[in-house]
Amino acid sequence: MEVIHLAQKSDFAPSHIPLPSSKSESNRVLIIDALTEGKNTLSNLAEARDTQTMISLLKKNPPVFDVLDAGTTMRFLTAYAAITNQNKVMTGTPRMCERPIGILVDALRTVGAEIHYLGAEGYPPMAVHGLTEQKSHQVKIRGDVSSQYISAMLMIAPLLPKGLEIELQGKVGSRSYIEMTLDTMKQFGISYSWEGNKINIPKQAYQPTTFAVESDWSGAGYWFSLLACADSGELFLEGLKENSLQGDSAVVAIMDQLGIKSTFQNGGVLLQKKEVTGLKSWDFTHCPDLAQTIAVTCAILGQDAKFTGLESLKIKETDRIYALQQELAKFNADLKEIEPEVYQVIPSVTMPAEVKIHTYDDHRMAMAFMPLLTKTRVSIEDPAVVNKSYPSFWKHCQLAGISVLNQDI
Ligand SMILES: O=C(O)C1=C[C@@H](OP(=O)(O)O)[C@@H](O)[C@H](O)C1
Ligand SMILES: C=C(OP(=O)(O)O)C(=O)O
Repeated sequence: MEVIHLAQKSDFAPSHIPLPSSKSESNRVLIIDALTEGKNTLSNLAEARDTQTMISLLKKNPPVFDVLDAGTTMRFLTAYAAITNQNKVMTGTPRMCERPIGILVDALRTVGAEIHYLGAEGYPPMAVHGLTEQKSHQVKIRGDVSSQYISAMLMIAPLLPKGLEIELQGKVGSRSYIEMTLDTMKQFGISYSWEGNKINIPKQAYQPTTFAVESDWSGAGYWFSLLACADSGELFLEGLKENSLQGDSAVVAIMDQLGIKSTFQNGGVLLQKKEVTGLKSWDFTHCPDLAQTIAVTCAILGQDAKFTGLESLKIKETDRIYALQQELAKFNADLKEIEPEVYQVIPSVTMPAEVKIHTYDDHRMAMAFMPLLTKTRVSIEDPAVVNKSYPSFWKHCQLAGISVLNQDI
């Protein structure tokens, strides 16, 4: 297995990090663009493999939509294939075929789509046979498994002859991603109402527009973490907006408690070190992709912390709770479940001279553990795993002055 070696370093001269574009925003505008027959002007689309897979599948339109390990690509294209009345086999990596999709399939079947499972019930692969007649204009979708099912239904809703009312049931996780979907749709001329637990979208046409995708706040988190763990330095993250559609911009407030001052200026955000303050207790229900970043930061910084809202982590690219526990243990830290669904970060007290991180086919495992280089020598297995969301990650490490060895970049 290929491994990347990161030399120990704790002082960082001021540098600029360009950042990738958001794959979440990109994959939404690509679906909307496909539904408006490509009359839009889209810019700054992500280099992320998840987005490039979406672009290639929409362009080549093969009979089998193999999304690899991209959750949004799987969920959004399943709804897209149904509303555009196409026969498609939806599949992906072995892990993708373990990630549930039954809630979306049930919602699509309720509105009239014909979908068959080709393997286990409730999981890809499936055969989508399209949607010829709308059977219902109302669906109930539970909100505690993945918001991507809701986003997928929302984006096709304006094209349904009778429109759609979605009733969200139970706890709603990743709510910021639902808001991102609706906000994006609004920018393409869609009107909707969201009252209580009901979202209503009348039948209407998407209006062609010009849309520039923002820089990725989830990717930005790794740089906040690096500086928080470093002894000194300053980083400028390019292209980030203060009022972002992305819920992971919550990293600013979290990192403010972990010793990072953020100043928005000149098309980006300046990160500077300040003292660590406040009680460390965070709920990741609406920003689950930040959990690994913050857990590793606390473990490295010696900060005890309480984490809740981690329920969805077990069904992402890997079981992220298990993966974190295994890798934190390598430097004597832990993410311990102290009561059901409440976790405590047990920070590291002794640091080995070298730590080798296994990445579990999960881009966020590779990137979240990078800041460990501020305390010890780190090797990271399967470095190309970052391509899912942030292909230029190791190049950007070099821009920050990190010595990256044994990798063709
Ligand atoms: O809609 C999106 O773009 C995403 C929603 C979240 O997933 P869940 O809704 O499954 O938590 C997030 O973890 C994922 O990286 C991207
Ligand atoms: C969970 C993620 O992505 P997805 O669900 O789209 O595969 C992620 O990028 O962390």
